[in-house]
Amino acid sequence: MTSAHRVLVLNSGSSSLKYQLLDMRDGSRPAAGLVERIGERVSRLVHTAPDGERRERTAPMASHEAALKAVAAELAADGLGLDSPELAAIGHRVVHGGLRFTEPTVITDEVLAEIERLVPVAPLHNPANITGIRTARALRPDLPQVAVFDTAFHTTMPEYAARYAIDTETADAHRIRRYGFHGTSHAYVSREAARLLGRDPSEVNVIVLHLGNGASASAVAGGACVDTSMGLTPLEGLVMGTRSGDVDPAVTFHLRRVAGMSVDEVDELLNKRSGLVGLCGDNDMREIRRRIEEGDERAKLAFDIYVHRLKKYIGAYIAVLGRVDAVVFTAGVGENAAAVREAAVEGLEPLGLSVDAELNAVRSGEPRLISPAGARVAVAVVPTDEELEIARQTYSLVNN
Ligand SMILES: Nc1ncnc2c1ncn2[C@@H]1O[C@H](COP(=O)(O)OP(=O)(O)O)[C@@H](O)[C@H]1O
Ligand SMILES: CC(=O)OP(=O)(O)O
Ligand SMILES: [Mg+2]
Repeated sequence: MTSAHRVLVLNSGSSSLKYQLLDMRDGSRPAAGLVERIGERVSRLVHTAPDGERRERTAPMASHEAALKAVAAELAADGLGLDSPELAAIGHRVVHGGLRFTEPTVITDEVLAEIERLVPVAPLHNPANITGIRTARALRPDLPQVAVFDTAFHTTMPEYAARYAIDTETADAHRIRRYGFHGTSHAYVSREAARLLGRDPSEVNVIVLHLGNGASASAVAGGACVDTSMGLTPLEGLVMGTRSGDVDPAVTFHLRRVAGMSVDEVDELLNKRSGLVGLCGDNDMREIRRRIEEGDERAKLAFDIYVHRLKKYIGAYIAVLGRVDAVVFTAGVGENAAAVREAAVEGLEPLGLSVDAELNAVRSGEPRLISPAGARVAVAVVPTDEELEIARQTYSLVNN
């Protein structure tokens, strides 16, 4: 048995870097943290040390490279630096793996080049992932680095769910199809939901609603994804914090022809200035709920649009799955916003869906049922843990 038993998990977002150090022997997490506002005038690093102490630093960090170097310094200050012999591997969340990466993959120059080729279909995410990988490899060239892809879990989608109804030659020439994202979360949460029901994942059909800043729904039948709401890029589907989700594609032609916007401006509008923030100026569900309590109509309309879209996807995936055993809420909004959960299933009693107000109001970090006893379809909250899932997959790959 090797003494290397820790995995560092890196999740590089467009302007953030989240990290966790996991001990695969005892399941503990000796250190974790987050760098926010990378590339802005002042970035902020919040680090939680092994003794639970929280250290906060603000400094300009122009890139994910600077952010990761600052994180490495924090870890080193706790005796957990990247040079530690106890570190077995680094696991990277990579958002777009295209069709090629269906499994966690040890990163080589060639793998990195392929991830780079996918930048046009994940412009917000893959560049940050690549910088994280490059910097980590430079800091520890001898250490195995593993990419765990958001798209991997969705590669089981049947062709009729994955293909857009556009000219086949054009679509194939440009690899245009629905890939789906947040797969690590959908995989983990659907499995944990089966466990909560006391059943084997192969026996249950679940709808997973991953509602974070980015948001997506998936239909999972017997452990395999059969449909998901995100598509070629993480823009399709649900209303998100800053992304529009589904719109008529002609909106983009209209913005170009009539509003005179460039492609980049339309891209920026739909990805960064739409969704909840575009509708009401706030993308944080806590703030939106607070404004609604104060009678703010714009916040209320934004909330209603968000929930309406969610409800449409729940209905669609009930139809796709035929039999549904559970509808499961996860990620920042799904785990914390009881009002969203309540509103999303309101009126769906004829489909067997409802929540118990008391159970729904419980605040807890544990997986839990929120539907009334004896309900035909279970409604549940299952906290996601992408870091644990990435660490497990990384560790198992480097130990084989
Ligand atoms: N207590 C809460 N009540 C309602 N919404 C919350 C709460 N805590 C977090 N959120 C929502 O969760 C979002 C972040 O979700 P998270 O899954 O952490 O996002 P990401 O991983 O995409 O950055 C916030 O923007 C906010 O809308
Ligand atoms: C793919 C995606 O939308 O990721 P995130 O929610 O981290 O932005
Ligand atoms: Mg997330």
